Amino acid sequence: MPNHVPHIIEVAIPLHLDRTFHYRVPREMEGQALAGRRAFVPFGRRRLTGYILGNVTAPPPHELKEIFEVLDPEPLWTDSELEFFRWVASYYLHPLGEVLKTALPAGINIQDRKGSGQDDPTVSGGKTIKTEIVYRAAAPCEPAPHLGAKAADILGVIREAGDIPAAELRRRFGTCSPQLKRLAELGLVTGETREVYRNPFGDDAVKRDTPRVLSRHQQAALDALCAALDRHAFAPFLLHGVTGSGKTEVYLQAIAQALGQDKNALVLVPEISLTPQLVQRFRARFGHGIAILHSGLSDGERYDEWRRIRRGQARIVIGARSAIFAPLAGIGIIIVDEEHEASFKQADGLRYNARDLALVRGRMERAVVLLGSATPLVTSRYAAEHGKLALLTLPERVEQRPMPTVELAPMKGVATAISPLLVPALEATLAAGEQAIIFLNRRGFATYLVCAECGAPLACPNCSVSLTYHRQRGQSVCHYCDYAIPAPGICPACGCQELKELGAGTERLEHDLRELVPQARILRMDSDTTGGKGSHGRLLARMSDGSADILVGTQMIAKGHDFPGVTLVGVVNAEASLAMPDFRAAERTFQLLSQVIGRAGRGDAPGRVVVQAQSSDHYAIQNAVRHDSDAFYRQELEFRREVGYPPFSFLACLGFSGTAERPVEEHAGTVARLLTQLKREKGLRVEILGPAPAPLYRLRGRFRRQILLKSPTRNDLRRLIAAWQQNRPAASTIREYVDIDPVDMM
Ligand SMILES: Nc1ncnc2c1ncn2[C@@H]1O[C@H](COP(=O)(O)OP(=O)(O)OP(=O)(O)O)[C@@H](O)[C@H]1O
Ligand SMILES: [Zn+2]
Ligand SMILES: [Zn+2]
Repeated sequence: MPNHVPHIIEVAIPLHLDRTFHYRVPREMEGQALAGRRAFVPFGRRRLTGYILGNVTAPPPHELKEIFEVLDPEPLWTDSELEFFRWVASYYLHPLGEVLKTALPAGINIQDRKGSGQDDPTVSGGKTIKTEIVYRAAAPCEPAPHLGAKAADILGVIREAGDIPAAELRRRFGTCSPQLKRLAELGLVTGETREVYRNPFGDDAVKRDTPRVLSRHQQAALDALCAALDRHAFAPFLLHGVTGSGKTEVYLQAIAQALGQDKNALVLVPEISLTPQLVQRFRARFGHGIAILHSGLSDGERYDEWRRIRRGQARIVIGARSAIFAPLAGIGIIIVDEEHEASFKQADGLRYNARDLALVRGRMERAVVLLGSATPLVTSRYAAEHGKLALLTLPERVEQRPMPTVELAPMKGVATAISPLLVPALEATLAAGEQAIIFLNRRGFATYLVCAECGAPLACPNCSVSLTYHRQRGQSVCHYCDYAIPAPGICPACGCQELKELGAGTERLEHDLRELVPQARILRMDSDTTGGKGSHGRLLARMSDGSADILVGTQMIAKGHDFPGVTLVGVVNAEASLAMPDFRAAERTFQLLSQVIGRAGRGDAPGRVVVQAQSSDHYAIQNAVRHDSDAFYRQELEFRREVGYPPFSFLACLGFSGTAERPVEEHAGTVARLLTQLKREKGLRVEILGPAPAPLYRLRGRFRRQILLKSPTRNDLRRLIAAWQQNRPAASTIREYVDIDPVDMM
């Protein structure tokens, strides 16, 4: 072909660069270098994996480098997914290449190779795809020719099974290749290679169930959702249902409706490994067309699930926040369960919020989006009041079960960790053969050691936090950087050997409970007891099957669990979370307490709750105790209005960190001055707060400063940050990040 037009492609690179790059495609790769695939490309002195966005028609202004290799035979994303990724990149002011890297499963990513790796051009592939050989009976009607006894048995088994993996045959018959070979030669069976999907459920079978007859309120909610599904248009809902009101049943039946329309369903949950029960309920209702995606999966398992979804082999995807990027086509409904949970927000890298993105993706897919919670975000209720979300309410528990009765146990002057009010309640519960949950509110609060001599707490040398004392491990540990020293140890400040325990951890609580109610079978659930894969599930199963009486734990036991046998809940340190350095502290406390209180009395017997607090006047505690979320909402909204926080403003946080304190401080100061200047020049309505040390002012050895930006309009906020990004002063040793709609500003 004379006058060959060079084939040029646009490639996104997963680096912190605000632009994409052009490359030339060598002639032999023309058919492969298509949009949606990855390419291995030269970049400066490095070789990187880039993402091909499409062809470029304009001739290049200068000589372009050639790509080395195309890495994928098939596209990894569709046009509509790319549109979503572009939206994410622009909203979070984050490079598109980084967004693609975050959105695609880790299993496919080959390693970046730095310049020195040039002698070794082989590309280490992504996760290998596992295969197996499956045998299938062929020509089943013909009379069997003469076969040996073993071959005949094997044939019988294959015929009965329809198809069966070779491994299964070997398990039953021992070596059987000669027989299988002969059966195949005779045309009686065929063997084919098939991909194995690692099954993250394991092999445990579930009992199937059927839809329940809905309560009046559930039915009204479902009717509204079905009507919206019939319209095939974007329709966002907030489902506000008290604890135990049967929100999950509404999800299940709305999904069934979507499946019936040949649409698929995406379900986001805060942390799936904490809620094996929810997955079980979905499996019981829908069987096997379910894929799950969450951080507990190995890269291989995750990649398997991703491929199943991409091929249309899963109709329902359940996952933690990253599942918002699942390659699911034809989405009819997106459900965000426990929409108030902070874990929908990613805390580093691309700081996206999956709850917010559910609304964006839902709009693009013309889907129904259902945000469900017993304690919705203040901002969600506000959006519902202003018609941005349609409100569905479930004001009562199913089957007219009452909300639990709640008592406050004042702890002022009480020396023990467990209130004298709680002990007889525990005894009565055990005597009745019922179960209890003891919840320790430990946000920003744990057991630690202080020096009996000089009073200094044992602190992490890298982070500005005290070390948590773990009696069982015999260590004091930093929960941010994993620094650990043998405990109790000696005081680093004065060398004194006497260190004493402060605060009440779950271990301490368990220990005290064993003394107070020795007859009880006690389970403890916290980061110490749930290290291994599936350990949550095993612990929770012991509550479900009644082989434990008391479950002791922190945040992780507060959420979503449905144990009908639990009639008593004790809350230790109810007010601890009010002290968080965050304007959402009251909201978090109200949510946490309401959720824990809601674990009691979900079965036939009514529930009782004892809330222990040093001081209980705060409206977050008072309203949680009264089950009054409306009163809490009104009061909290007033507070937000006064201080000008969301929903009355939009926030962004700029973060800076470095290993030396002074340069970080100076750099943050320079940025703040630049922002002030840009804001004036452009006439933007943005309040610039700080720079201030972050609440965790030192983390993993890095000093941290933050600037908080606050504005009545999103647009001004984004324009200011974009202007800063274009005029950014060079800061080679200092790391910077942008956090749009920050959730945890620690
Ligand atoms: N219509 C119904 N009739 C009878 N039982 C029901 C009905 N709907 C749900 N249930 C049962 O009620 C219990 C509570 O339901 P579910 O766990 O869905 O509540 P929830 O609203 O999600 O609660 P939470 O927000 O506290 O997690 C479950 O055991 C569920 O099986
Ligand atoms: Zn000391
Ligand atoms: Zn540390």
